[in-house]
Amino acid sequence: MSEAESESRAGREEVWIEKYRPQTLDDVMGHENIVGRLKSYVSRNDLSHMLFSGPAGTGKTTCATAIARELYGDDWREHFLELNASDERGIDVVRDRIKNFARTSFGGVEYRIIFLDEADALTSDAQSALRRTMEQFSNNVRFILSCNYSSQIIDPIQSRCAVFRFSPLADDAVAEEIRNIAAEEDIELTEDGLDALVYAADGDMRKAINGLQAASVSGDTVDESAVYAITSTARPEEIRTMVQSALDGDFTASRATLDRLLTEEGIAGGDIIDQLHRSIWEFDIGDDAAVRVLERIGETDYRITRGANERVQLEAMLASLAQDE
Ligand SMILES: Nc1ncnc2c1ncn2[C@@H]1O[C@H](COP(=O)(O)OP(=O)(O)OP(=O)(O)O)[C@@H](O)[C@H]1O
Repeated sequence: MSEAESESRAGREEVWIEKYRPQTLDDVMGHENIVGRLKSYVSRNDLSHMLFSGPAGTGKTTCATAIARELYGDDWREHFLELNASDERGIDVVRDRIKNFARTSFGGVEYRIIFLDEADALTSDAQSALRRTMEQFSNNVRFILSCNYSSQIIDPIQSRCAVFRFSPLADDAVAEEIRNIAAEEDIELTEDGLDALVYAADGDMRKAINGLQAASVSGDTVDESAVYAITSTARPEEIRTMVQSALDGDFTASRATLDRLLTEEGIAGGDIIDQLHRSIWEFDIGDDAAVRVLERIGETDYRITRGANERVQLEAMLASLAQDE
């Protein structure tokens, strides 16, 4: 495909995560337990306030909109308000919008739904205010709060909500969805390309679908190389080589691999740590070495998230593994 063709193809296409967002609860992949519970709420038309917690791209927003579609049919948007709690305009704006939505008259439905994304971005004080707002309007509004970490949500809100814990999606659920989309879009997806997408996504369906769409822009065939380049993910074998060299006492070789990942492939230090952490038990290094590496990963991750220099921390980690040899 010529450059001009691929550009126009990219421009024409809608965003696949929206195009393929499941419309009904039955279309949601994985989460059988959660979907079963949600369907029984919908069939009784009896929603409680709900808290959806779990990692990004696993279907929290999707389940909330699917519930609204099933309850309200084509008019669902009139009865569903989506807000983001981390909106820079602050909790007051969020509260005003909630009040306006809850107060406006509406025909034919018993209650409307407010979906509040990133609820864990609210301070405890803001959550207390939100709790009062939830109580004030509980006659005609049901809240669905979404967050990554339920531990960041104050107890008085948690105890008023039915809590649903979304886990990272299983690899086979991600693979099935990606295969379906590739078939629908007439993309030739190689087996190693599919494996790479599933690996890079690590249970995040949004990441997998976005990766497929981005990789397909540069050609009709999506293979492993296209996926790793586009998703800024190191190949698992590169991570393995880097750690194995360090464990063998060859710091220079280990550092050279790290350098290639950071500089040539542009992978973020935090992502390298995440990949290392995920794959540690796949290395053939024995339990003792794995425990040592895990300890170092923990320290390095902590320092990087506290703002320390990624390269310095990663090199220090590899150096300490090489020294232990
Ligand atoms: N369980 C799933 N089944 C099918 N598709 C899914 C599923 N989860 C996510 N997706 C796809 O990924 C996209 C993003 O998912 P969604 O918006 O529901 O994520 P989320 O859990 O709300 O994430 P965040 O915490 O970042 O808001 C959806 O548009 C959909 O295409």
